Amino acid sequence: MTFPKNTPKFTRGELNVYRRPAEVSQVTAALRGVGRNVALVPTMGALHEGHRELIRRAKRLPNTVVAVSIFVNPLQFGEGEDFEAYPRSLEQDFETLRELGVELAFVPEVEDLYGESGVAVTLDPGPLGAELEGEMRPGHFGGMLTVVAKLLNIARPHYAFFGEKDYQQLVLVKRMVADLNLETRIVGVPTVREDDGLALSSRNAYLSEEDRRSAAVLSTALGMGVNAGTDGAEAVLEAAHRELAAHPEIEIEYLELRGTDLGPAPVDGEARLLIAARLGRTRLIDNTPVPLGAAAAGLGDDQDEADHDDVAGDGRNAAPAGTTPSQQGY
Ligand SMILES: Nc1ncnc2c1ncn2[C@@H]1O[C@H](COP(=O)(O)OP(=O)(O)OP(=O)(O)O)[C@@H](O)[C@H]1O
Ligand SMILES: CC(C)(CO)[C@@H](O)C(=O)[O-]
Ligand code: BAL
Repeated sequence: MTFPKNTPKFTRGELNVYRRPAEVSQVTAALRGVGRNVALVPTMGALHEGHRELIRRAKRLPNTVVAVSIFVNPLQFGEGEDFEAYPRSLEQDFETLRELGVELAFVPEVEDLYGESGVAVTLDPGPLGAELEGEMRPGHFGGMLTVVAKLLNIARPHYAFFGEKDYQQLVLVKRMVADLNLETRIVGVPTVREDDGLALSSRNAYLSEEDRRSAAVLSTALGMGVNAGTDGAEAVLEAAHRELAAHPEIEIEYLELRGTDLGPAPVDGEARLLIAARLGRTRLIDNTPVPLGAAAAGLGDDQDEADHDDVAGDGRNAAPAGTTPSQQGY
């Protein structure tokens, strides 16, 4: 099978770079037409091991072209945030994509996605969009969902991969896909960490040497919370706060225990502990799953486990190899 006439050039096995949305739409439509699946990994570039893990998971899907978008989206940055300073390293990112065998990179300029006059219609993330990160960064999730919806409409991927490091983002993207009847299957990928536990993030590059040494305390505090899970929600928060209290250089913005959908935490079962904090001029976020009560003692309902996504993961609950998304009923 061949591509329709006038499809932009696409060379199998090489990195094909496109700037214009229409090119990506045409190429991905042609790829779907010849029976290949498309997996999208949306990023803001400055690629690190966390992004690599998302890409590696996507690459494990059979018969799938992995598309990585690199776009620092102005719509999700508030006034006074780091849009201008955000690390950009496009040439190095292309090297990473080549090394990982990515076949499609989408690298639009702002005007390619938003036109000369910008967008008038944007998405409303609903009540959760004003909590946690949304309370600290008003407008952030509306801007994030708007660009993710555009990327999904442009590439029409069968799958899109997002990191659990930005857990609220992952929950909101899944909710958008459900609420707007989009067809992409959203896959969450566990957080990749440095040896001392610090979650990898492009913004770690802002940390001074001294702040970098303190930054691991965020994940240590989350770990202390997890250890207290058998004693319930209050004990989890107390344990995490106790660890953080020994580090006055860390200014906590929020530390909250929620349900896995970011509603109220259950008394017994899996919850999520989320933190945002400032260290000098750097703002960091992190989160972890926390089994509570009997679930923490290993007496939980096995069904909880089966509910997790594990497409292209470590095999647990994974899609059968060699099947296509439509065969799997996605
Ligand atoms: N440590 C990580 N582990 C797993 N996924 C990650 C990690 N860091 C980022 N990601 C995921 O990579 C995707 C692109 O994220 P992005 O390009 O914003 O990088 P980032 O490191 O999160 O940058 P920053 O936090 O500074 O905005 C998102 O889905 C994000 O959740
Ligand atoms: C999903 C995303 C690429 C949208 O701009 C961004 O929020 C990110 O990198 O997490
Ligand atoms: N990685 C989340 C995107 C942002 O902070 O804007």
